[in-house]
Amino acid sequence: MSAFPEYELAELQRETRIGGAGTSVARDIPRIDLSDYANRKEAIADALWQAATQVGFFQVFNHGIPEEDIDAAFAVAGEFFDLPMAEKARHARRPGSNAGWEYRAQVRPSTGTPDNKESYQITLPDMAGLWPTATELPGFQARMCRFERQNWELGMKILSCFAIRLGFDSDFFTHNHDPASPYYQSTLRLIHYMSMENATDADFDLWRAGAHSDFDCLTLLHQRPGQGGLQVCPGMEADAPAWTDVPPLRGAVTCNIGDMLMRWSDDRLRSTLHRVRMPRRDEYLGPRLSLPFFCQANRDAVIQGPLKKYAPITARDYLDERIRANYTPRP
Ligand SMILES: O=C(O)CCC(=O)C(=O)O
Ligand SMILES: [Fe+2]
Repeated sequence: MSAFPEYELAELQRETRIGGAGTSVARDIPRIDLSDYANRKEAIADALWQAATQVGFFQVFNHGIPEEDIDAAFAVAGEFFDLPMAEKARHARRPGSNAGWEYRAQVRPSTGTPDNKESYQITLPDMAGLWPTATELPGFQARMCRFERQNWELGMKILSCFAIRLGFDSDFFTHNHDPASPYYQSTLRLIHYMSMENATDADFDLWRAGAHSDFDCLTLLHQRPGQGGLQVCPGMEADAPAWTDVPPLRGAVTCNIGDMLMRWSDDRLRSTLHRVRMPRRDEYLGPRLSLPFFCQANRDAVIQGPLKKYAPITARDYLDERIRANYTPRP
């Protein structure tokens, strides 16, 4: 029984039970080669299905996003976070939305404390007034729009493989994540975890990102080699979680299934708990940047699996509940 019965979604109930340190264990994170996608789609779909039904976490290689575009996106993200606080505050996240800048504002239901990070979220239809100007950050908007689209394309390739295996049309998820729709709500997030170089002992007791599963269908995460800390716990072993480090690898995009796709697949595809731990004192203590892209179905998409295990819910209602739970004090 959760200590926080006010959360209605089972996914949120679970998050309240998993905030402790837990134990660590080594596990293999599946690695999947996406090269020659058009010709190898069947084999790729098999590998993705196996990884997503068993572990829910995997890394893809030869994914089609050029490394120089990833490097450029990280460089521009770093420039954004280097802006003065007052300037970033001019692009602050509006309550209830998934767009704009926030500073230590996300409180995970698992921990009840703010993640030690700042982030800037790009949800394309909601960006009016939120882009840094060309004087503040020349080239920022163009670079991020390009990177957003590159991630969307990769996400749709992966989701198309799941669609086929679930018995939907191959472009089922592409239609449900249509970027031309005003209801588009997939989100590119830039995250800056603060340097721990001058941190106090008490700061080390917090989390860079508290344990959670993602709200979306599929997350594509870009990390920088040398800036580790991501840990996963497959299988939702929420009562005795054992965590596995996922070291950043050049050439890899780290992927995980989110709760929206778990519902949409009648629980066949597994969303996976993960978190970002603090570095230990003997590890790299500098800042950490990461760039996740969240494939979140358009607001008007109706989420219900082929087996109808769950009642239908719109993607808007589903996300609103999750956003509310992450930006308001724990009940
Ligand atoms: O920064 C990371 O490595 C993970 C971030 C994450 O899990 C999230 O934003 O949902
Ligand atoms: Fe996450």
